Amino acid sequence: MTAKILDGKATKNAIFAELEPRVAALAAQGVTPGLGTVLVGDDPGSHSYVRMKHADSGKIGINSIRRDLPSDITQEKLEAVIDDLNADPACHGYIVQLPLPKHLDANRVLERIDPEKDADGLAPVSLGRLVLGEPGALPCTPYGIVELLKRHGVELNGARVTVVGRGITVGRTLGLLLTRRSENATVTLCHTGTRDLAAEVRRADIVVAAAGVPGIITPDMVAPGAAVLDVGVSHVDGKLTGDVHPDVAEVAGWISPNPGGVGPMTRAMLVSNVVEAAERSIRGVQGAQG
Ligand SMILES: Nc1nc2c(c(=O)[nH]1)N[C@@H](CN(C=O)c1ccc(C(=O)N[C@@H](CCC(=O)O)C(=O)O)cc1)CN2
Repeated sequence: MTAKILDGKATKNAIFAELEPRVAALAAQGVTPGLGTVLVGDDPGSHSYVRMKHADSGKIGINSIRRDLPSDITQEKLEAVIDDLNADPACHGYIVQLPLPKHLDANRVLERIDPEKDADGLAPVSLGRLVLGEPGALPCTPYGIVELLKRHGVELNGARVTVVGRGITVGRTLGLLLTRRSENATVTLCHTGTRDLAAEVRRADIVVAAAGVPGIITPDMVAPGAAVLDVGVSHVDGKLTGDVHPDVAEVAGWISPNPGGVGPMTRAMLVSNVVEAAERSIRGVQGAQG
């Protein structure tokens, strides 16, 4: 068996084609959505992700607002930048690129983001809304994974999903999305304390690998026909290397390439969150006008 491809690039393009008329409708009402990014330091990976986010946004007519800050910035100065973006009417949604340098308290920064402008869905209020089942911005990578699976016809209702990795940007929040009634999957969240990872992966219809350990998911661990998504980002000999061993493609039913799978979907859902925030801002003004 050779797995079918969960094509993140093509799916991102399809999502952009759906967003374009919504951006045009906003323009007709005098609103250009604005995406803000806060980037601290000079990590090449973070710089590249932020560059791609703005390039994507520009393609569908979203304005870019960049705040690139030195790695030795103080917590107070960083929080002042957050306050500025909260107050800037041209910025409809923004993100703080993670990770932040160690001397900064990321949770305090995320807490300060106006929840109505939280384009990443990672601020505590957004996470609380997700837990409570209330509407709000969804975290981009889990949101992208769910869209990628649904748009390729992979059944989530009743599926057994094993997620490897409990970080907030992927694993933990993906568990919250997939166990909503609308997705209705059964999720096992694995981490470094998991006793028998192979057994947990083997019983899954869908495997999401977000451990950051190159090749940790090997073909013998995967049930024939399972969908396998690779979210791992490591660099081995200067080459991007995922968590899924290449031979898994011989066993799986579906596989997401890496690059070209979940990464582009993360960017697509960020743009989608910004368009939603801009639409909400108009409804807010219209509501206030009666
Ligand atoms: N504030 C946030 N920080 C981080 C998040 C996040 O969702 N919000 N997630 C990751 C990184 N990330 C988003 O910022 C991200 C990762 C990968 C890609 C991507 O498109 N990757 C390409 C490959 C790029 C390459 O060749 O290096 C792909 O997979 O095809 C986009 C965004 C951590 N930080």
